[in-house]
Amino acid sequence: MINVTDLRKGFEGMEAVNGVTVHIKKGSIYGLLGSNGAGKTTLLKMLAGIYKPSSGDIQILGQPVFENEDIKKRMIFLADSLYFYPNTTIQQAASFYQSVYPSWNEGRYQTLKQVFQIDVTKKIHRLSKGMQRQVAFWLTLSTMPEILILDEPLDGLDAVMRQKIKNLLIQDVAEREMTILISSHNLREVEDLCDNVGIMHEGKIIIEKDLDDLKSDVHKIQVAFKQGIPAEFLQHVPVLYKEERGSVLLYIVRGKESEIHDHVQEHQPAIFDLLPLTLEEIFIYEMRDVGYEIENIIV
Ligand SMILES: Nc1ncnc2c1ncn2[C@@H]1O[C@H](COP(=O)(O)OP(=O)(O)OP(=O)(O)O)[C@@H](O)[C@H]1O
Repeated sequence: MINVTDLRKGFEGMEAVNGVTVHIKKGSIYGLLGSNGAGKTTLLKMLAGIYKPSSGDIQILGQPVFENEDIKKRMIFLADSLYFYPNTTIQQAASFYQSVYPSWNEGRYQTLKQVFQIDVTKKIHRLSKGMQRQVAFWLTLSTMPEILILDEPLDGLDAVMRQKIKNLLIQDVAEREMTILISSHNLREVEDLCDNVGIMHEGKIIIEKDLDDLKSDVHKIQVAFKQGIPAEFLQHVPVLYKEERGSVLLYIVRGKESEIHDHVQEHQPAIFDLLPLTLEEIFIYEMRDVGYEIENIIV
């Protein structure tokens, strides 16, 4: 569905996107995470056909996207900052979308009135920031896109509206296999929406995995020994983080749960807990592993 190979984009002597390869399957929800300035928006803008790559290849629905009208009619990019023509009402914007997108579904637009409940004669630029975002989703979902590219999509929406929109997105994925690429700093949001995750740092994708695999690959261990830490403890296990809390040791380790469990048990600990991590914790420790220190994140 979306195939990106060795993609690069440079600005003024720096590589904002530096050799990215990503494959996104039809009907999946792919979460693009990363540090500030990692290159996420630049990557999304190339996928949306707004930026021309410096080099590399993008194939969407089997075609290149740049200056490709056919693909752009089947896909919508919702940017982090929205733009609407000044003085346009919701109804006028809907008519405009209807004229541009052949897949516009008037029935869906009318049905979604009950979800968004904003007077269609209102001028969009006079609405609040959150209401403008609701209008953007209302119009977007009425075009029945095959691919949806979202940059920080739920910013400014209240909790109830965020849940409603998430449900609508999941419904479109389940019912008609819409594909979603979503970039967000809100990892909890991504956690219950996405099935695949890619983490970007300094222009590169440093990890790309099925979210369930990612979660089953990193674990938190709390362990204590009666007579000090055994010499060979965790010697062959990749440790992402280690902390001593009195006599209890906290480790973040990578590997299969059963293997880690057996390894720790071999050393007969006095206390042993093996806990799953949230996506937020995985993100922080993986970023730390590539030199983006936790201290930098919270200071
Ligand atoms: N139009 C541009 N001209 C020059 N430099 C740019 C341009 N757009 C982005 N950059 C630079 O490219 C790098 C990546 O920016 P980008 O907006 O893609 O990051 P991001 O991952 O979306 O960041 P954030 O999470 O902070 O939104 C940054 O160093 C930024 O300054």
